[in-house]
Amino acid sequence: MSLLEVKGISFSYEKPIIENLSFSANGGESISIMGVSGSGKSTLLHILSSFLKPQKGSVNIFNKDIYAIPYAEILALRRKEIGIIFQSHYLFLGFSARENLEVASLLSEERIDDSLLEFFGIFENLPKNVSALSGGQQQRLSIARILTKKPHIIFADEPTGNLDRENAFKVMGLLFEYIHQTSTLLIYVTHDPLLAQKATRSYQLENATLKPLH
Ligand SMILES: Nc1ncnc2c1ncn2[C@@H]1O[C@H](COP(=O)(O)OP(=O)(O)OP(=O)(O)O)[C@@H](O)[C@H]1O
Repeated sequence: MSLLEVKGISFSYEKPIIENLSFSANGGESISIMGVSGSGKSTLLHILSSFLKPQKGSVNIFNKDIYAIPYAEILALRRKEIGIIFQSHYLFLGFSARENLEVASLLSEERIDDSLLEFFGIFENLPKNVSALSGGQQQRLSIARILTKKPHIIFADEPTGNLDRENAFKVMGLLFEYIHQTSTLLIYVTHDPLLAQKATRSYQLENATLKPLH
């Protein structure tokens, strides 16, 4: 049984975005998705992460078709099993770093893990207001907030798109190490070919399908 199994999904707006796509992935893998602007990368992530039902096919997480289960189960999946990282950090401004982590901890019923915060280099920043943190620190906090939930799958849409290259590689390096240690599955969209190459599998979204890059 694969952690994520995508079977023959198709989705169109005015034109086809995804056509008859199938693949599966397991914990510990990292999958990068590249593609020109408008090719459908964000749409694909929305489909895989339970937010947009495909017009054909199924998305299975832990052997459950996520578009066929009751809504309460989808909510539980989003709260505990799936983590989504965006280009913008979406932290609660005006609150401290610790308060931001506490929200994730309450929702997922998981404890805040101090060693994770040490690992991401943000432990000393916990009492600080989010707006007093640098861009890199904010994004590391935002990722630590997602990881506080201990999700099994992380979807990331250009997670380091707002950071300079040095910070982007530092943050992604931490994320790769984390998923390797915890057997988490990471699926991320990037425009940076060097960041894409760091994945265990790389794809280009083109003509409504995923073409393997390596
Ligand atoms: N809600 C919507 N209604 C109609 N068309 C949409 C909608 N959302 C996206 N699209 C169209 O679907 C296509 C794919 O959009 P999507 O945002 O998935 O592309 P992308 O590859 O993530 O682009 P980018 O790299 O610019 O973020 C685009 O042509 C977009 O205009």
